[in-house]
Amino acid sequence: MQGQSCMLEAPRVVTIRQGARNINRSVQIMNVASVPSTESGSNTKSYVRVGVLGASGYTGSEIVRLLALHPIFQVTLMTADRKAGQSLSSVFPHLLAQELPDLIAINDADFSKVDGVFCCLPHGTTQEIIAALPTNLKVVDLSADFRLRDVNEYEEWYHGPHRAPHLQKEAVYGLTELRRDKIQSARLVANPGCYPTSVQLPLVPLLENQLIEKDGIIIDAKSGVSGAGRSAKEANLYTEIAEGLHSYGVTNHRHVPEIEQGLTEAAGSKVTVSFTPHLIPMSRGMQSTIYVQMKSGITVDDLHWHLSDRYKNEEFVRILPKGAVPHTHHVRGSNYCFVSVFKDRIPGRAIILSVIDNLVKGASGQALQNFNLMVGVKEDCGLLQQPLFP
Ligand SMILES: NC(=O)C1=CN([C@@H]2O[C@H](COP(=O)(O)OP(=O)(O)OC[C@H]3O[C@@H](n4cnc5c(N)ncnc54)[C@H](OP(=O)(O)O)[C@@H]3O)[C@@H](O)[C@H]2O)C=CC1
Ligand SMILES: CC(=O)N[C@@H](CCC(=O)OP(=O)(O)O)C(=O)O
Repeated sequence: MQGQSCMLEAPRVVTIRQGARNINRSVQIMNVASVPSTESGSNTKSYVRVGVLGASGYTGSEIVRLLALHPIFQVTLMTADRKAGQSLSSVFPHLLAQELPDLIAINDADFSKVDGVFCCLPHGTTQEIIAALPTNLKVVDLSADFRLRDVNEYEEWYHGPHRAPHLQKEAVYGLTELRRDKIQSARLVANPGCYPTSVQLPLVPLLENQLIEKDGIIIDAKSGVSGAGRSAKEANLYTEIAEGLHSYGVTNHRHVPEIEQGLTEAAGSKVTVSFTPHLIPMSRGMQSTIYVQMKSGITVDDLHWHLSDRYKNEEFVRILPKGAVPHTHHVRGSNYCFVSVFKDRIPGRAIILSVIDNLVKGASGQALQNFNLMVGVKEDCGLLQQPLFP
């Protein structure tokens, strides 16, 4: 996949309407025969109409930002709660350049006018909203509502009843590089959490290949504050965050069952992890520092070789050269995950560093990667922006 554009073989020219403008692009859409014509009698059609539920939040607006460069998807519906009735550019002036519909309340949305939705709503509120959507829509849900296969586990960790358990069975967990086949044919994708993305990308291949012990995995993770969303919270005030650092969710963060679910599947038997997240004074970015015990006879070079081999054809997961230290700035604003592996001073142990942008590979970028797959366009469409450094 590396270095390829959105264009597939045997392209055809379609005219894509973006706001008031028609733009000719050479594209091939493989899987969208059911997309209805939106301009009868004209020679223009063949874009996919997408809705963004929760566009006035951080992940919703990040999807709109990424879609500005997407050749096939056009935002035709955006919803908000408190901000309903406003234009998106009045909420987020950095998105002024795009021509977009106004934000409306979900209850006023006409879902016959979209082909798919990104659901960027708080977990807990999402289940009933997705359950009420027309079943022909493709849905990528960024909340945690459909990530855990066991409904009882969801109810335990999220402290409430699940209101759409039938959809829990249908939902495909959307860790793109590791579940591509299932995502391609899914109608509903549960986009992974940011911490679980940064942890599972390096650990799943190592557990699957029995290179590391499943016991004693320690994850020390740090996130920028945008991970907590845009709504005002006392704990996220500048005065609480700046010039300091603190852990939270010690021993009981709700990403524990999500991480353990993925690692258990990879290892073939129950994995229990130590996971401690921290909030650090930056807006976006995340690092997971992971301490693992290697299997007897396995070296750090083996881990490095296997990860490099597993991801050698992947655009967005990069295993760094030995000794290189990733920085959140290396992935800022991009869909990349940078991983490096070090030999620990304690014999037999290794240290794995994994960095992502929580809003892109940890949320909206991976959501777009999944939606591309579900619709049948090239997976990296709209996602090849290079990181913003520093
Ligand atoms: N931030 C991150 O890094 C990540 C977030 N996620 C998940 O993505 C989802 C969205 O997160 P994020 O964008 O950060 O959250 P924000 O708080 O920034 O945005 C939430 C959005 O949902 C809308 N909303 C809130 N309550 C309701 C409601 N009852 N009915 C309808 N709309 C509502 C808000 O509208 P308004 O502002 O108008 O009130 C806003 O548009 C969450 O489930 C989160 O867990 C996943 C991975 C990473
Ligand atoms: C800094 C911060 O508060 N981060 C969020 C995680 C955001 C995310 O990826 O996850 P969800 O989709 O599961 O909400 C938290 O710790 O709850």
